[in-house]
Amino acid sequence: MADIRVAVAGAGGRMGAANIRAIAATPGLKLAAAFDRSGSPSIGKDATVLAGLEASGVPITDDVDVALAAADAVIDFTAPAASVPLAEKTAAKGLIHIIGTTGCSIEDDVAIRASGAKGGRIVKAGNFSLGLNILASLVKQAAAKLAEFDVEIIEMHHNRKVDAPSGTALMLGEAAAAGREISLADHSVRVRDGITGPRVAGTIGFATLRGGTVIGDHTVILAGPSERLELSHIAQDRSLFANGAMKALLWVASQQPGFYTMNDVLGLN
Ligand SMILES: NC(=O)C1=CN([C@@H]2O[C@H](COP(=O)(O)OP(=O)(O)OC[C@H]3O[C@@H](n4cnc5c(N)ncnc54)[C@H](OP(=O)(O)O)[C@@H]3O)[C@@H](O)[C@H]2O)C=CC1
Ligand SMILES: O=C(O)C1=N[C@H](C(=O)O)C[C@H](O)C1
Repeated sequence: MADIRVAVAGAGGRMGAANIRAIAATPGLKLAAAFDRSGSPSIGKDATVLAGLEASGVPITDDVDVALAAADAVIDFTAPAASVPLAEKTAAKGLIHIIGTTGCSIEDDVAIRASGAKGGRIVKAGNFSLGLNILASLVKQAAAKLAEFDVEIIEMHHNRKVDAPSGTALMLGEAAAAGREISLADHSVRVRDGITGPRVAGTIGFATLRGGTVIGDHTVILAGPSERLELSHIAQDRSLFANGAMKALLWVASQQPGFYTMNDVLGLN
């Protein structure tokens, strides 16, 4: 079978480079195009050279349509303002679209899911690592069994990250909420400041730390009377997320069009 031709969105970014290296290391995939925001200093550069590999002759373009015309699949770790319109385009062309972008609003997520219903073959996840997705299953189970315990989620990331709480922290919050059969939107406390009053029972709290080059640390604390359970995940290299994205791409290539998550890819539903 011919290799799947992959276009990388945000090719000049941290995850863009990690995804380009992962494509080069994955049998069955071939880098076909790379694109980034118009005006990005990466435009015109050789995509694989920018990612630290040998030259491939694939330049980074700012013409999305030219990039998509050369591809069967798109790997997109960019920003909501890029991923939402891109999902419309990939759906219209029947392309695979792997979305790692975080910071999406409820409306953004509704629009992306709608693209999945219009012929797109989309996998979207706040975190593509295997360990983190297993952690989310454990959190769901613990939150259900320890129904009276207070749930707090702490995350730390590098100082370039632009969204908070992280997509992963929100995923873990959704897992805890699912375990309790409640809606996260109605129970989350995303910021505390000043005289807040005592903790409201049944809420799910978030705390965000930013600094240095931390790739992604997450801890879910379940605090009960006289005991505390802490479930943690530490990402040590961005290749972790990129390898998960490749796994998702290869999996969704044999699925019907639709919207999927890593739970579907990993059979965790
Ligand atoms: N799901 C997962 O497993 C993971 C998700 N992420 C998420 O991936 C995203 C990217 O992270 P990271 O690579 O660190 O970020 P970077 O800022 O390094 O890269 C983002 C890239 O996307 C481009 N971009 C940003 N906004 C737009 C836009 N509106 N239109 C077109 N291109 C745009 C940027 O261009 P420019 O530099 O010019 O702005 C840049 O090249 C984030 O949302 C992050 O949270 C990260 C790691 C793992
Ligand atoms: O921006 C990042 O770097 C990361 N973003 C994702 C998130 O928001 O959870 C995943 C990972 O933790 C790294």
